[in-house]
Amino acid sequence: MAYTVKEVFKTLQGEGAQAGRAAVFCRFSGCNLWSGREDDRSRAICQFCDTDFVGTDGVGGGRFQSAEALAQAIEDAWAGAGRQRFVVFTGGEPLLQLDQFLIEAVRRRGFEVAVETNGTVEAQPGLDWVCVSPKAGAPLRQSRGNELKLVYPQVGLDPATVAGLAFEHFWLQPMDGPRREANTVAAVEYCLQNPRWRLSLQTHKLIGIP
Ligand SMILES: C[S@@+](CC[C@H](N)C(=O)[O-])C[C@H]1O[C@@H](n2cnc3c(N)ncnc32)[C@H](O)[C@@H]1O
Ligand SMILES: Nc1nc2[nH]cc(C(=O)O)c2c(=O)[nH]1
Ligand code: SF4
Ligand SMILES: [Mg+2]
Repeated sequence: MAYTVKEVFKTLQGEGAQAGRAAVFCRFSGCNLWSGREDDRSRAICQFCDTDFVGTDGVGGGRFQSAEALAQAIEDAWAGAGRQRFVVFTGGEPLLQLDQFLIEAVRRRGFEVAVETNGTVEAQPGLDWVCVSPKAGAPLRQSRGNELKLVYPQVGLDPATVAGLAFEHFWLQPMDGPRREANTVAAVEYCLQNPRWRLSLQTHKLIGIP
């Protein structure tokens, strides 16, 4: 199985319950809810994406011909420091490409394995951390996991409709873009009124790291 990867880089997880933790991010190319082309954004199911996941031209990106080759690139990006290895598979939509071979290859190298998914594809077994970020108008097929991170607000996705699902943590993450400040105020207000929900800020953007 070959993998198409936009970028592989080490940074701190910026969001959710693992925020602040060193991680290698493996960002797969491609998504099932948007082509990634700006011309298509207004017709996409997911229209607010903050990420370039098109092609393979990012730092450490490329087409990897095997799970071993990609796992080796992830280990190289971690660069030493043996303990507490952590990889976050994201995208684009990672569950379109992440398979058992790759999960096992990084686990053999001592990594805890996390995924950031839109929840439209069921996750493989063997993941240590599943973050689902549901999208209005898209089917939710992965409806359990460690954290549910709802980008807020989304027309057609009331947090109350997913608050009963089987997750340990429920986050509202203000939608970045032209209305970020107003969205942050609205998310704070929602969390004050609905204490099951906590605020997730994109802390990497606040401090200017990837
Ligand atoms: C770029 S997505 C990739 C993973 C997967 N496709 C997904 O949507 O969960 C990574 C995370 O960023 C969030 N995100 C994307 N655009 C955002 C925005 N404009 N503001 C806040 N969070 C955003 C997503 O909801 C998701 O939690
Ligand atoms: N630092 C950092 N943390 C992140 N958490 C989720 C991200 C993503 O794009 O999936 C992300 C990202 O792009 N950068
Ligand atoms: S589902 Fe995720 S990667 Fe795809 S367009 Fe939406 S935020 Fe971006
Ligand atoms: Mg991001």
